[in-house]
Amino acid sequence: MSETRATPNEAPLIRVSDLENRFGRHVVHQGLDLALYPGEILGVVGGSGTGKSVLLRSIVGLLRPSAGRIEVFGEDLLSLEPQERSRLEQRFGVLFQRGALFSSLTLAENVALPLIEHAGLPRPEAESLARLKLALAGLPAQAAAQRPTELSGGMIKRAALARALALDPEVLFLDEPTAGLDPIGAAAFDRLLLTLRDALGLSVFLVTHDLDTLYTACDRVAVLARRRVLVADRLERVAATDDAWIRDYFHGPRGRSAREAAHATKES
Ligand SMILES: Nc1ncnc2c1ncn2[C@@H]1O[C@H](COP(=O)(O)OP(=O)(O)OP(=O)(O)O)[C@@H](O)[C@H]1O
Repeated sequence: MSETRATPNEAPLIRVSDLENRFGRHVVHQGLDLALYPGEILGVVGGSGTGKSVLLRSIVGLLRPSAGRIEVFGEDLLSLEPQERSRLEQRFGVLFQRGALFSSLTLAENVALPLIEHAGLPRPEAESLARLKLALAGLPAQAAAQRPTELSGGMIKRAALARALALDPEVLFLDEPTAGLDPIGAAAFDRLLLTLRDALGLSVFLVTHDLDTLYTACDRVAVLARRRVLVADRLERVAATDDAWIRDYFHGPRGRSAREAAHATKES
C-alpha cells in the first residue's frame, strides 16, 4: 500500500481496505486502500472516470462494493444491519455534484427537511435551526426565504452545504463543490471549508478537479489511478511522485499557477 499517514498517532475515522467496485466487466476499483483522519481535509483527485464519485458513494452507503472492507468510526460498515448502517450514515453530511435542492422549497425549508425527517424536530424549530445553518454556510439572513431559482451558483452551493451540515455531521463528503463557480466564488468556498474544519472540527472527504482547492484547503491529497489510490499524502509529496498523470496534472501550466497563487497568498 502506498498510502502514507499524515497524522500517525490517530486512528482513522474511515478506513477503506482492498476495495473493489465493478459494473459488469468494467472494473473501476481493485485493491483500493484509503484512510480519512480526524480533522483533516482530504482532497481526492484523478482523471475523469477513475472512480472518485463511485468511491464516495461506496463510503456513504449509496453503492455496495463488489468486495473489500469499509470501516467507519471503528465499525465494519458492510456487515452492519440496515438500521445500524443508517445510524452511522447520519454522522455523515453529503453534498453532491449537482446540489440537489428542491426548487419549490425555500432555502430554510430545504435545510429544515433532514431535521424534520431524521431528527424528528417540529417544523418551526427545524426552520429556525435551518436559518442558523444557512448563516454558518455564509448566507445572508434574507436568503432563508428565497428559492434556489432566485440564487447564484455560489449561493446554491452554500445552501447545499448548509443542508449537508443540518444534522451536525462529523464527516463531510463533497463531490466537486467548486465546479461551475467563478474563481472568486470558488476561493471563498475553499476558505469557508477551512473555517468549518477549524470551528466544528469537521473531517472532509473532498472530490475535486480544482487545483486551487488542493493548494489552499487540503491537508492531504489522494490520487486515484489504475483502479486504486496511487498515493495519499501531503501535497508536496504527492506532487513529487514519479507518475505521468501526476506530472501532467501538478506540473502543467495550471498546476504551476495554482502553486504560485497559493505561495503568494501565504506570503502576503
Ligand atoms: N451505476 C453505474 N453503472 C455502471 N457504471 C457506472 C455506474 N456508476 C459509475 N459507473 C462507471 O464507473 C466509472 C467511474 O465513475 P465515476 O463517476 O466515479 O468517475 P469520476 O472519477 O468521479 O469521474 P469524473 O471526474 O468525470 O466525475 C465510470 O466509467 C462510470 O461510467
